[in-house]
Amino acid sequence: MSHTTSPPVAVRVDGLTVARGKRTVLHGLSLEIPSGSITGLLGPSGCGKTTLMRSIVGTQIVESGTVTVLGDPAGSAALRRRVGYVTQAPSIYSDLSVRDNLAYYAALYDRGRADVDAALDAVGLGEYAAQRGDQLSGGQQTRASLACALVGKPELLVLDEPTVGLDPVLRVELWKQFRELAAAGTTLLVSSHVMDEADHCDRLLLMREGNLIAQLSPGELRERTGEQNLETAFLTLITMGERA
Ligand SMILES: Nc1ncnc2c1ncn2[C@@H]1O[C@H](COP(=O)(O)OP(=O)(O)OP(=O)(O)O)[C@@H](O)[C@H]1O
Repeated sequence: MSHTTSPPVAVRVDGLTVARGKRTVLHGLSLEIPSGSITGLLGPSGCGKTTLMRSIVGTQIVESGTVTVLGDPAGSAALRRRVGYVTQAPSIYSDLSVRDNLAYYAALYDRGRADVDAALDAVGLGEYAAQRGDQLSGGQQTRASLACALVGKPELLVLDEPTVGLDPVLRVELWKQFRELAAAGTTLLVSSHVMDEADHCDRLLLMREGNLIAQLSPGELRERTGEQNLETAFLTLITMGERA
């Protein structure tokens, strides 16, 4: 009998190559995202983070390779209710109140009022529930957009730079929220181009120029590079790769 301690895999990507316009922007990526954990997708602007996320949620045409999400091919109809995706640009209805935005998504996902209230609370927008989308600040719109994804209680939550433009207090609260979701079994894939967010993650996918340069935990990144600061460690890893 075999004994395995590895957690189950929520997302498996194998040999993924994607072209956008005339350029190949992902070069044969292979990776795994464990279930019930927070995976950080990190790398400089333009390295392909959004393209990888789009491939996972099934909105990206791929050249070759396979992407399997919760056991089904990415983009399958069966995954629609099981996967939540929050894009970088907030996407809420500007002429609806925050509560009505959430109620709309709750109806789509067969969720109730309690789920709407929980999602409002989670993003700290309770007192803005009656405010229209176009009367929110940029950061509040970002949070409302996130709440729309939370209300469906997806098993996999893909978040493209969810903390950009948020103040430090709110960032900390959101990461706490992500941690609670993961503890309850949700798988989170969160992109960022700031390495100081990496410490909130269980595992890191480090990208550069359309390639995956490492998949490891923050502790392993420190160990491998001998650097405590994760930003420096990432840069050291790149230099080590170039020398190898
Ligand atoms: N619609 C498009 N047509 C052609 N090329 C595109 C398109 N969208 C993105 N690209 C290119 O694909 C590459 C990867 O872009 P992507 O948006 O995935 O990067 P990213 O890592 O998410 O960047 P950022 O952190 O700035 O959001 C970039 O070089 C970009 O110029």
